[in-house]
Amino acid sequence: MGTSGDSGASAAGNRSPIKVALAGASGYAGGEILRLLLGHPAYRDGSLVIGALTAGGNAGTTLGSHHPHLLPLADRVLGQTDIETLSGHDVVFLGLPHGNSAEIAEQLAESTVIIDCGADFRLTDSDDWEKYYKSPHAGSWPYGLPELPGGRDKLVGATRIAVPGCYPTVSSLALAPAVTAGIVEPRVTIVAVSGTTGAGRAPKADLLGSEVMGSVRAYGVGGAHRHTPEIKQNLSAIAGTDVTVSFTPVLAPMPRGILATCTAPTTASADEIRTVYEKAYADEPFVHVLPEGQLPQTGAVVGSNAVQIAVTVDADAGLLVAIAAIDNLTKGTAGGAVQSMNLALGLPETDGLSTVGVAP
Ligand SMILES: NC(=O)C1=CN([C@@H]2O[C@H](COP(=O)(O)OP(=O)(O)OC[C@H]3O[C@@H](n4cnc5c(N)ncnc54)[C@H](OP(=O)(O)O)[C@@H]3O)[C@@H](O)[C@H]2O)C=CC1
Ligand SMILES: CC(=O)N[C@@H](CCC(=O)OP(=O)(O)O)C(=O)O
Repeated sequence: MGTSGDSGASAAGNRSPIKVALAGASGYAGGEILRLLLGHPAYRDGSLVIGALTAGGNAGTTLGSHHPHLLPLADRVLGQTDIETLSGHDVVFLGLPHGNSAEIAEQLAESTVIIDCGADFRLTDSDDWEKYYKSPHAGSWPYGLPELPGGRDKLVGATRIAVPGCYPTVSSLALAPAVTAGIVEPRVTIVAVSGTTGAGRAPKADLLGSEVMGSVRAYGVGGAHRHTPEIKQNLSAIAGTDVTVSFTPVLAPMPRGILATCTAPTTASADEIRTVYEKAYADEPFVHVLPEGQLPQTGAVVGSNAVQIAVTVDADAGLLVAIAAIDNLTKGTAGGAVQSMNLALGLPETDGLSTVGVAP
């Protein structure tokens, strides 16, 4: 404990272990990546080691002072987020605020697998990027959502991966089967309720316990939220036509979880739609279409990489209703990142990831 290059056992066999670094280790996404890596079979058998852990202003402090739940790494001292500290690793996770990834990425070796939890390389359209992020576009990387049609192939062997935003993960997966099958009009409405860890750990007055507890509020309404173009990009690509997206995020007084309610005009029956969803996700290890009559809840997916989905039709309104729950920190960030790492490195995709939530 306390040295760089920790592993759960002595290195397996004669092969060099996979060396992983993490920038942004004091943050929520970083902490969750480490929690998952500590339970990963490759870490436990010594074939993956956890190398440099870095932060911004908190460089020089111990990991345990930020994440007391990560006991095996508690004594590790966080380094500076710079190329000297992050180079020499096989995999580098970036859990940094938007706009910090490109400068680091361009200095790391081409062969390093870089998995960016930020938004910097998610969007393909520079105009969209500039409109929503108000800065120059860094480019686009393979998108870390293997469950989208064709998504998995782009990640196998990839050395640059953009992990999706948490709202785009849950909303895209809730709507993808219907959009792919063409059984809804390309006009979707999403209202998604998120826990506060989605907003990161940096202190902000509107995230104080006193402001958040006992109150639920919408924000980023009227197409203003930066995840609108990301969801549109995902759904339009699989629809083969422009999909209009109305997205309203809602902040709820809970630490983790997102519940997204997604609707779109349809003339299909509930049975037809259920058949499409069950077929689309039959072989997906993390996406579960719930039995008829059962609805998703965030409490059932906390700490897991699962996506639980219920689909039905509001026949009176002529709308498909798809409701999905994820843990924003797991499938919505760190779980998606580890799943992407597994695919990139040729490890079993589900390694280190559970579908079993922590409840109640
Ligand atoms: N939270 C979530 O549910 C999701 C987050 N993401 C994305 O993941 C990334 C990390 O998010 P999250 O963990 O929530 O954010 P946090 O604010 O919790 O953590 C940010 C981390 O980045 C470090 N950092 C901040 N500024 C700098 C800097 N200028 N240079 C170096 N390090 C810096 C912080 O270090 P220090 O403690 O020293 O300030 C901290 O370790 C973001 O891009 C976010 O959008 C993506 C999907 C969902
Ligand atoms: C509750 C909350 O504030 N959530 C964040 C989204 C979290 C996420 O997915 O983040 P990135 O796109 O930033 O990576 C928000 O709405 O800005």
